[in-house]
Amino acid sequence: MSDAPWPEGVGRRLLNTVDSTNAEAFRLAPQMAGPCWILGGEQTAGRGRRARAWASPRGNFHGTLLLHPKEPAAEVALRSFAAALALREAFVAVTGLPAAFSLKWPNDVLLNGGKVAGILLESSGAGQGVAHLAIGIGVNLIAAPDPAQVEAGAVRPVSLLSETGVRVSPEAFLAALAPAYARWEAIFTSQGFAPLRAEWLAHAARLGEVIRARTGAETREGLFETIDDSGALILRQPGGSVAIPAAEVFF
Ligand SMILES: O=C(O)CCCC[C@@H]1SC[C@@H]2NC(=O)N[C@@H]21
Repeated sequence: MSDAPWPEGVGRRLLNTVDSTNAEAFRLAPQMAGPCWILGGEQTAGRGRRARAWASPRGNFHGTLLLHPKEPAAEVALRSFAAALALREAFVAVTGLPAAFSLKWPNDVLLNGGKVAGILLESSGAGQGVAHLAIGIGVNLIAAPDPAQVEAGAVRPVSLLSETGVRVSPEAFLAALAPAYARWEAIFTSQGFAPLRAEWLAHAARLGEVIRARTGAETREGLFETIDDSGALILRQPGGSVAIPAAEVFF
């Protein structure tokens, strides 16, 4: 378990039932001056990346960190790497199993190779600026969706409980996650993306292996070489290396 204290200046809202903690973050945003974690006991309309639904039963973790970032939009999005690193640290704190967790580009956390957590960044604001950022995090603490429900070829969903036997409440998980995120947020705002990139690469799944990246209708296969300083996936192909800013990755 984590014994790091709750981060100073960060609010916390616990809701029994909510449609989506990301949606709640945007409703709260106008009245919140500082960062705030919103935790939902269950979500009735949890949303995942690429407009997918996110199954959100009670006992799993559904939380959103609301931030008011100052950087341009492209830099703001790099916080998904801060969130992935914090998630990994929270998992290690509650299980003591560092080798079991890895990071899948762009922002999933894997446990024994299966997807145990996902991150959905959403923002509001006009033009170049981002007024509010919602870092939504879903963790399969006690239950994972039926593999039949996920797309063919996608990483199998797993739960923390089924893979490790460790049972953690959403509140206890947040107590580990919030300080870990605060530490990476401080590193990001003071030192930029470089330390996050280095740490992310140290835990990357399938680095140096052949992977497939699907962007819209096109799928490219190549060697997962690295990520660049904008967080893009660098894929080595016979014709040279290509930078892929956004894609769905398949192993
Ligand atoms: O598709 C993914 O991998 C990202 C899933 C993100 C789910 C979380 S649960 C908390 C927050 N609220 C939502 O509606 N979605 C995110």
